[in-house]
Amino acid sequence: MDGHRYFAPDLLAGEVAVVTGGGSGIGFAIARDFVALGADVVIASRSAERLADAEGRIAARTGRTCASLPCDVRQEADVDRLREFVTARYGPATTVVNNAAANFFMPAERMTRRAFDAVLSTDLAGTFNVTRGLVPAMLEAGRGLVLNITLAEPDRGFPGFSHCGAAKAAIVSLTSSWAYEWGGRGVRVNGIAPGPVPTEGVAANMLGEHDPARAFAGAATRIPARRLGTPEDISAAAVFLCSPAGSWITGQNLVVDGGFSLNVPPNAGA
Ligand SMILES: CCCCC/C=C/C(=O)SCCNC(=O)CCNC(=O)[C@H](O)C(C)(C)COP(=O)(O)OP(=O)(O)OC[C@H]1O[C@@H](n2cnc3c(N)ncnc32)[C@H](O)[C@@H]1OP(=O)(O)O
Ligand SMILES: NC(=O)C1=CN([C@@H]2O[C@H](COP(=O)(O)OP(=O)(O)OC[C@H]3O[C@@H](n4cnc5c(N)ncnc54)[C@H](OP(=O)(O)O)[C@@H]3O)[C@@H](O)[C@H]2O)C=CC1
Repeated sequence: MDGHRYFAPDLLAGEVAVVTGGGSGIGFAIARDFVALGADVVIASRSAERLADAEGRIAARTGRTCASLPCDVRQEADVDRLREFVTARYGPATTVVNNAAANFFMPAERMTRRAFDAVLSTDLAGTFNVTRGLVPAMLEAGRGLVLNITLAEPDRGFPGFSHCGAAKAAIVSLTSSWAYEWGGRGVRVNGIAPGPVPTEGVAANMLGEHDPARAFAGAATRIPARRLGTPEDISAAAVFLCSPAGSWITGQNLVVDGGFSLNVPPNAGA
């Protein structure tokens, strides 16, 4: 069931949102629900094919269209093109969701510098590039929202995925710094830390040789709510934080994980 059903149908009317990695998984759900609630949305990621497919699925599910642009968040020139595209199409972005990410299993002693850089440049530098590219117009307008998709308590480590844990910890720090620096100028900055959500990206990139069904079932037993998350669990929280209902919330990293992070190390692997 789509996450937007909890909210008034025009809740996000007038917003112009960019969702990176909006062609799949959690980013797709956020983009779809923002569109359904009246926002003008641009989804951006590397694969034009994936974006075109997502555009079609969003139109079919919501009856409204969105736009897309191929963009590698690691490349500042791509982000410049993204800003120009959004502004020409809908006007300056009022909301950015930094959701695009890369992650794969890699024991720390085997981590090459190239593997480390592949994840840090996408997750951390990508979040920086897109935010740095889109926030100045928000500051000029005196209103805007940044939502970073993070991890629960990344400072506790992420065994097997230390590159991603380090990137997410830094993004949580950026969330606090940016919220502080921009809070008085109308721009709120928050994070959402999802628990295990069985997306294709996780199955393809994080589980290695493990059977996804077994790995996900094992994870579910460690969740107090006794179920895995869905992209809609995350998109409903994103809508709340990016709506006027969240207007006094900034600098937070909202954990949405069915209680996964309460008793066990939240990042103990898939
Ligand atoms: C509680 C649950 C918490 C879950 C938290 C987080 C979850 C997620 O983030 S899920 C998102 C997963 N989705 C993706 O990762 C999709 C996008 N990822 C990719 O496309 C690739 O993984 C990529 C970004 C790393 C590819 O980037 P690229 O720059 O093209 O990288 P290269 O192919 O050139 O490789 C660079 C370097 O990294 C090594 N490497 C890349 N992928 C893998 C892999 N799947 N497994 C192992 N190693 C990988 C590659 O071998 C290169 O290193 P060297 O071999 O030393 O050259
Ligand atoms: N699923 C989970 O259990 C959890 C997920 N998260 C976070 O949630 C977010 C979404 O993950 P999820 O939906 O599971 O995974 P997906 O693999 O579905 O999403 C990753 C997205 O990022 C895009 N992307 C990857 N690299 C780049 C790049 N260089 N430039 C632009 N876009 C890029 C991909 O599109 P393309 O290939 O077209 O570029 C893809 O759409 C991530 O930030 C992840 O770290 C956090 C905790 C748990």
